[in-house]
Amino acid sequence: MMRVQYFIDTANLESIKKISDIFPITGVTTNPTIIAKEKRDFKEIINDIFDIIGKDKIVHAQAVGSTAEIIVKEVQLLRDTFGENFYTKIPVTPEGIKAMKILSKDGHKITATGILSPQQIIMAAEAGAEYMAPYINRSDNIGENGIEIVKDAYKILEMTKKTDEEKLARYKRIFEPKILGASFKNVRQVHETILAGSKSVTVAPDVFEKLIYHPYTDWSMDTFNSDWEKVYGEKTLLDLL
Ligand SMILES: O=C[C@H](O)COP(=O)(O)O
Repeated sequence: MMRVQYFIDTANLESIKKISDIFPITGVTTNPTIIAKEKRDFKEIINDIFDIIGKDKIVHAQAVGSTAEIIVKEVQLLRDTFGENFYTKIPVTPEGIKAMKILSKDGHKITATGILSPQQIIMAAEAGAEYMAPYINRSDNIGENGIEIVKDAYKILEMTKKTDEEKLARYKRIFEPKILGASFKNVRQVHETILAGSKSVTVAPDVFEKLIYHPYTDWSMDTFNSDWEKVYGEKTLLDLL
């Protein structure tokens, strides 16, 4: 049965603590802008994130080299530094795709990023990326349709699924390619992205907290609490059983 993977899209440690304490998250994603906001040592930021969420969870950060050669070296260094649960985000530029192709042959864990079209998703998946991150809100903002990118790419990914043998031969590891919906400004975008076939989403803290918010839920709980208190006062079930 499919499970949705929720990532937190921030490098702010307070936000990561708050969200990961409450929600069942798979990991944290960052990008160069998100990291630069913290104005701290890069290595410390990533280690601090792992300390909060646990080394069994996933952290993503982006390669910043502009050639495939430098990106490949960055990814090798990142894996040596942060271990198996670190995924490098690589942009879907020609140099980025070239780097993905080289790195996936060595079993590296890659997330393709900067995605604004279905073909970028398919190409990155063929090059061996495990996660492909389309920017839903950035697409909507220029009058296109982020959800349609996910729908089209998901259809093609389903049609071109590879066997475990094919994956091992090409990428040296077995994984399911996943569309990682990113760049959300509201809950509807997140929901429609998942409905369109995205098995994972990365959501900034402000939108993350709203995923389960409903004013009528709060009103219902307030009513239950006040009705209960009229008869049982401050007692909880711990006092009554
Ligand atoms: O790394 C990708 C981010 O999810 C982009 O999000 P943003 O459009 O809210 O900056």
